[in-house]
Amino acid sequence: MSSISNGGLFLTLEGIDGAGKSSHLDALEARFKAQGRTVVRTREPGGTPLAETLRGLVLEQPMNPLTESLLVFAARCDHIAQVIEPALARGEVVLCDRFTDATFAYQGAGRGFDTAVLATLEQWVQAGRAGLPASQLLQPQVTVWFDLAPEIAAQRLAGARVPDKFEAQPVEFFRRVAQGYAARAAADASRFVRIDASQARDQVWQQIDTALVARGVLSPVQGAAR
Ligand SMILES: Nc1ncnc2c1ncn2[C@@H]1O[C@H](COP(=O)(O)OP(=O)(O)O)[C@@H](O)[C@H]1O
Ligand SMILES: Cc1cn([C@H]2C[C@H](O)[C@@H](COP(=O)(O)OP(=O)(O)O)O2)c(=O)[nH]c1=O
Repeated sequence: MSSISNGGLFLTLEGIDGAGKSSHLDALEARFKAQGRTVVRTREPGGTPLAETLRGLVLEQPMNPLTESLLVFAARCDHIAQVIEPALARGEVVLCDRFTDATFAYQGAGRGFDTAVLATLEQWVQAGRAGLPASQLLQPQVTVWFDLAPEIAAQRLAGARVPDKFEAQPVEFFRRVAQGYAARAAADASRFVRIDASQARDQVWQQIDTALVARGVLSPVQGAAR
C-alpha cells in the first residue's frame, strides 16, 4: 500500500459497465460507518461541480479519445484537489466509484488510445498529491475489481437502464476494456482485489467483505460466520 498519512483510506471500485459494483456501494459505505469511520462517497468522472459538468460531456458527446482522456484527467485534477486530498488529510475513507484504472481500461484498451500518453497525464495529475513525495503517484490503497465476462454484463444491463455513450458500445469493446483491467491488475497486483462478479449478489458481497477483512481494511463483524 502507498503511504497516505493520517489514517486516510482511498478505496476504489472498478469493472466494466454492468459488472455490479454500484449494487454494493451502499453496503460498503454502511460497513465502514458501522466501524466509526467517516466516509466520503464519490465517483469519477465527477465528484465536484466542475467534474460533474465534464462527466456530462464525456458520457454524452462524441469526441476523439485524446479529448476524452484530457477531460477525464481534468475532472480528476479538480476532484483530487477539492475532495480526495482534503478527505484523506482528515483521515477519512474515500469510497470512489472508478478512478484512473478506468481511463487505462476505457480510453486505453477500449478505445485504443496511447497508454504512454495516459501514463504522462497520470503523472501530471497524481504525482506528489495528498502529501506524498513528488516521485510518488497518488493511487488508491485498495481497488475492488469486479471481474465479469462482457456477455454476462450485457445481459444484466439489457433493459436495466437507458445506455449512455459507453454502455451502448458492442461487446467487443467491453472485451478490450476487461483485458485493460486485467493488465492493470497484473501490473499492480498488491493493490487489486479481484472479485468473481458472476456469482449471486450475496456471494459477491461476501467476497468483498472477506477480502477487505483479510487486508485489515475492515474489522470482522462480531459474531459473523467463519
Ligand atoms: N450479482 C449479480 N447477479 C445478477 N445481477 C446483478 C448482480 N449484481 C448486480 N446485478 C444487476 O445487474 C445490473 C448492473 O448492476 P450495477 O450494480 O448497476 O452495475 P455497475 O455499477 O457495475 O454498472 C443491475 O440491473 C443490477 O441489479
Ligand atoms: C473514470 C472513467 C470512466 N469512464 C466511463 C466508464 C463508464 O462507462 C462511465 C461512467 O461510469 P459509471 O459511473 O460506472 O457509470 P454508471 O453511472 O452508468 O454506473 O464512464 C471512462 O471512460 N473513463 C474514465 O476515466
